[in-house]
Amino acid sequence: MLISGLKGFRRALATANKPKTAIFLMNMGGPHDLDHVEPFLTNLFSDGDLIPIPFQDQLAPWISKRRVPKIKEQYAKIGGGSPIRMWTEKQGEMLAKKMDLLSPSTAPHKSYVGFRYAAPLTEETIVQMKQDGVDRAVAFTLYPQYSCSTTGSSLNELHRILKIHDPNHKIHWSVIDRWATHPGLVNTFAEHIKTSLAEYPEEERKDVVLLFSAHSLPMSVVNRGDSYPGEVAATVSKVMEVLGHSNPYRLVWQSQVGPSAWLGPKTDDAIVGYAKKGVKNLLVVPIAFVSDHIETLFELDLEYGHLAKENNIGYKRVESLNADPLFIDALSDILDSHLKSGSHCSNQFTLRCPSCTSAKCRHTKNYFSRDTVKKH
Ligand SMILES: C=CC1=C(C)c2cc3[nH]c(cc4nc(cc5[nH]c(cc1n2)c(C)c5CCC(=O)O)C(CCC(=O)O)=C4C)c(C)c3C=C
Ligand SMILES: [Fe+2]
Ligand SMILES: [Fe+2]
Repeated sequence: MLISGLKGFRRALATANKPKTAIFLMNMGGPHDLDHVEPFLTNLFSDGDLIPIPFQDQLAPWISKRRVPKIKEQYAKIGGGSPIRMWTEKQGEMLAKKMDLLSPSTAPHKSYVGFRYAAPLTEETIVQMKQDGVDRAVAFTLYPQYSCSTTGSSLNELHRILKIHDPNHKIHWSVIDRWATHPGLVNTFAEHIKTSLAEYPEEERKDVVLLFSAHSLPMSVVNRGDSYPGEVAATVSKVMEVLGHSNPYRLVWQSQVGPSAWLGPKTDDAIVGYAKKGVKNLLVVPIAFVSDHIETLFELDLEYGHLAKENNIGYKRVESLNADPLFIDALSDILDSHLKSGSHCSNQFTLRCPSCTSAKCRHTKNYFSRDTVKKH
């Protein structure tokens, strides 16, 4: 009697919380505080989609341990942890609110965050979605440009977790896998650049070099045909089009890890190179991130800010997209068009890399290839 009453109560609670559309936001995540640096790095180095290492399970904790002191120091310098969760949750809340207004037929919307290497991890979030009674969800990547090592990895993890927690496919999924050239994204970047350019004296403004900086990729990933470099370049090209090619610009690559070959030119080499060439001012634009974290706050602001100073070159960074309402408008337009289209992923998503060694470059052959889109 008591048990059935409890079950009924749980069911009623689930119905009360049940969103019509769940928005599952995917990103890498970051350590909340210094104590979480080690588990974050261990999760990251355990991911064969990101870094394939022989004997991965055994080596990942060892590699992480060696890296912890250096990376802890970096997080300490940006306030003791990554703000990525705070920004992602805020983006999600604003997006769900906006969607309720924009798309009453799919409301109420509720956002969930599923990080790959830090809390809230995919598994914990899927358990929560099941408890909320979710039966329609959109896996929405917060990497604008697709890579098998980022969005691909998040989708593979989601697939693995769903096999455990939703084996009967109670949740109907569709996927927003990339949005590198969406006009809302492009315009938001262009507006942020214009705001920063306006801070320069008029006579210097047009000579400011725009340095678009994106997270680099190992050449082994580039050479297997990963679409990320081309998609990042496409974002840059569209932004420059909107700006009317007002300034000289280059695309450069940051955050290389380890001794293997990575896609260049490196952001720090470009700073030194332009200083030597007599360029007066650089304005850095993080073009592959949608919020602040260690790569913007430590690497771009502190590390490269210092490098620029040492080399006597003017250096600023445009503000990250974070919770800019223009950016939230872009996200809601992407989601609204996706829901209205009834498609389950972009057609680019169905194509595998020509020589991808990642076992994971085959998302459409698994869960997401099913006709899982439930029409509202
Ligand atoms: C577009 C975004 C990113 C791509 C592409 C990417 C590829 C990539 N990264 C590593 C290794 C590391 N990345 C680390 C941190 C980190 N990476 C991204 C984004 C992309 N990575 C972000 C946003 C962050 C910071 C998270 C935060 O602070 O919130 C780290 C940890 C830091 C460090 O030890 O230097 C590693 C390691 C590889 C190997 C890779 C491509 C295959
Ligand atoms: Fe990274
Ligand atoms: Fe691939």
